[in-house]
Amino acid sequence: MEHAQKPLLRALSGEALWPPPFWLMRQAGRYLPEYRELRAQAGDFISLCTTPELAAEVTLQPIRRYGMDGAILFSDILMLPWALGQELRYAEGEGPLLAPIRDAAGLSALRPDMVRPNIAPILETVARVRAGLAAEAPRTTLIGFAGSPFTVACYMVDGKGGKDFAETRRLAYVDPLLFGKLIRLLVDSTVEYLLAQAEAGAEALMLFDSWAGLLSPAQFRRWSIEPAAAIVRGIRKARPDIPLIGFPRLAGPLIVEYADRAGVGTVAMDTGMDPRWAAAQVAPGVTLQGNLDPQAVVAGGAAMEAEARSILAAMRGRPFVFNLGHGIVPPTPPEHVAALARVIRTG
Ligand SMILES: Cc1c2[nH]c(c1CCC(=O)O)Cc1[nH]c(c(CCC(=O)O)c1C)Cc1[nH]c(c(CCC(=O)O)c1C)Cc1[nH]c(c(C)c1CCC(=O)O)C2
Repeated sequence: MEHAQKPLLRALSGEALWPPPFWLMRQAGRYLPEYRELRAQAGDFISLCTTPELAAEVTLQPIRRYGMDGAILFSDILMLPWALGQELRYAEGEGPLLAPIRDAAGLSALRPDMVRPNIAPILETVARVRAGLAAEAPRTTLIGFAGSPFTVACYMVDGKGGKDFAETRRLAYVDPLLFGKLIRLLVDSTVEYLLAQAEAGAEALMLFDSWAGLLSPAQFRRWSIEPAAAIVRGIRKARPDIPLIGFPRLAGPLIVEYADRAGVGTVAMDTGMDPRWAAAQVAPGVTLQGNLDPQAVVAGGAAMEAEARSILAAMRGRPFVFNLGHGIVPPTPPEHVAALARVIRTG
């Protein structure tokens, strides 16, 4: 199939398609028995992300089951700090643990020069997935991704997962010079990382700013919108046309400013965003993506269907990509995802 004919690429480029194309955040993962099997085979999560045969296979698993319009590279936003040399492990049941960076010495230990060699296996995964899609699912678009600088910094500074990232937000106020240096380093490394994914075969790129909504409005402009805009400029210099998706999670009404200023063509809505409000407030040329509650997919049945249909109704007539408002969760029954795909495909 001709590259420009892929439905997801068309929607990301501003076309209103009906039924809309769809994919689901975290569509490869623990709710799928075939994922759990390969995960066990790989041992730990980082090995899975850095073993191209396995990571490519995991990326393709949900496409084989459900035929999504987008395949998102199987990796993690924390593979960039890992590639920069920060100590990282994923503890069973605890989530990610990193050696926290809180001072100039910690910052200067990072190795931007090592990103390129360290990401080699991830780029090989991208190339394998692209070839796999060409053979098995020629209408499906390959999405590369990175975390946004602020969200990645949350883990680098706090050193673990959490819900409020107090250390990171405090550091941004107490030592904005140091924090700004970390953010700039992440901007540059992220541009390099995303361009390398595009070169290896990613056809669209997404920036996950999962914790943007923790910031005050002024801090949101400084640490979410500005770095995203700098990344977009860096990518556009080399790849003026590649579709870019931004996800400023929990931004609330600031999603409008993000859509105006970050420079991405598509903005992803989180679960709490009213799609009718977003449709009215976000510039009509911007594609919207989202935003079914992941818990509605756990529930399934009539409740899931009603929620999905109300999102579809709100988005009718505008460039739109159906997705969840956050990642699919492990207790999701796989048959509910199949039922959701049927609802979306009937428009
Ligand atoms: C904040 C964030 C992370 N990772 C990611 C984000 C941004 C999106 C969001 O807000 O969810 C993004 C991510 N993580 C993963 C992907 C792969 C592609 C896909 O969406 O299917 C993507 C795009 C795989 C993963 N990343 C992780 C897993 C689980 C690892 C396992 O199998 O044990 C997967 C499949 C681990 C991870 N990775 C992260 C945490 C906090 C955790 C532990 C909690 C958890 O397990 O969900 C950081």
